[in-house]
Formats: sequence, structure tokens, C-alpha cells
Amino acid sequence: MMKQDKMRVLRRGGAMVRIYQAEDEGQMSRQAANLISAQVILKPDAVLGLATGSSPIGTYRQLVEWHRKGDIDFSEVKTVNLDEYLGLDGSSPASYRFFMNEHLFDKVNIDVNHTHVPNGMAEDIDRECRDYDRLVQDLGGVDLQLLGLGHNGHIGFNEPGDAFENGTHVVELTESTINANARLFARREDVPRRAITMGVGSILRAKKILVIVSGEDKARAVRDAFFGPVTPQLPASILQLHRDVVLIADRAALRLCRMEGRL
Ligand SMILES: N[C@@H]1[C@@H](O)[C@H](O)[C@@H](COP(=O)(O)O)O[C@@H]1O
Repeated sequence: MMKQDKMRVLRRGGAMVRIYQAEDEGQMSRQAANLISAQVILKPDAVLGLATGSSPIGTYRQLVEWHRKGDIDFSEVKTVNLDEYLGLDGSSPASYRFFMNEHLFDKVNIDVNHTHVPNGMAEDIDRECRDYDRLVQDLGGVDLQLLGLGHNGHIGFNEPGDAFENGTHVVELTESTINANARLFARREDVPRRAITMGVGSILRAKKILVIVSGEDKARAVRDAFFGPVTPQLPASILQLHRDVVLIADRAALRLCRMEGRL
């Protein structure tokens, strides 16, 4: 049961961010899985926007467990993933398609044709970007978008920059992101320098956004994203303007926010 003092609501005009403080990564993952599961129960053919990285692994594990117990049915669910590396195909273990198959899609009763990840091998990348935006639109938009948070405040692969990008596009990854993701590759040189990602605009069009963050190394990024100025230098800060964001972060990630009396 979520205690009231573990929840804080930030309002700004028509925008709302609800911040839930989880004890640890395990609790964060269970709470996030609860929300996703509730979304699928309320709307069995929901369009879920999904993310990769370490942050959602526990959430996917929980969903798989509930699916095995018969508590959650993915047969009508559709998914769109945020991003993919350029130059990796789905059989490459470092690709995001591989990650999704391994952590979720292969373990639940989802129809693989209902799962979408940008094609990092597309010959015509501009076309792939346009097609991906159209696909999301044709699906009726994203009902619930799951997001992790990069150390530099990136969401999907929207890196800090001079402007917020709207639709799906190609990005040059920053050194910070390449370093953070190098652990998933045999050698640092193997990390692709470019990726394809849904834009900040596409992310904001989701009806509901669920952000999960754990660990003290993300404390600054969380504080700046939700309590700092809205700026493309910290892409996640734009989430402050969305009308329905739920942030579930563990104690360690919220350390700075707590120290500064913001919670
Ligand atoms: N493209 C992904 C993001 O979608 C992810 O949210 C972020 C944080 O990753 P992690 O959860 O491993 O810290 O970085 C990666 O680069």
C-alpha cells in the first residue's frame, strides 16, 4: 500500500507530475509493473511505449512473472519502442530489439507482429523515421509510455541540444551515453555512434508517461529534470509540461531532492 507521504504532486498550469518514492529498485519495479498491468487490464489492446536500459529490467521481470501466473494477458497489446542503435540488427545481442525479445516479448503471449522497434538497419533512414511516426499515429498513439532517464537527462536517445526534436530522428550519441552503454558491448569501440530515436514531441504525445529511476548516480538528473528549468539542455525537463506523468524513483535517486527539501 502506498503511503500518502510517499507521494508528491507537482502542478504547473494543466501539467501534472506525481512523484512516488520507492524504498529501493525492487519496489520501484513492482510499482511500475502494477501501473502497466493496470493499463492493460483497463484497455487490453493498449499501446505501450517501451524503453530499454537497466532501469526497466525489474519491471519486465515482474510482468513476466504475473503473466506466468495468468494475471496479465498481452494477446491484444501493441508496443512501440523508443529507440535503436544504427547498424545493429535484431540478432545482435546489444540491439534493443534483442533486449526486448529477451526480457519481455519472448516470455509473454504478445504477438510479435504487434511489437515495434525502429529498424537500425533500414537502408533509407529518413524514410524509416517518417514511417515510424506514421506507425505510432496509425496505432492511435501511445497510451502509456515507459521511460528511463540518462545521466545527462536524455530520454530515449534524445541527447542534450539546442532544441527539442519533434518526431523520430537520427542522433549522434554523446560521449557520456556511449560510456554509460559501453558495459553492454564487448569493447567500447563496438558501441554505435548513432541511433534512431522517437523525438521529444512523440514522447510527449503519449497519454500517460511513467518514468522510473533508481540509484544515486541519477540523483542530479532527477532533481534537474523535475525541479530545474525546462530546457533542451536537459531533455527530460520537458516532462514537467505533460499533463499526466508518474515518476517512480527510489530513495537513492531522490536523495538530492530530499536534501533540498523539495519532496
Ligand atoms: N537509450 C537508453 C534510454 O532509453 C535509457 O533510458 C537510458 C538510461 O539507461 P539505464 O536505465 O541503463 O540507466 O539510456 C539509454 O541510452
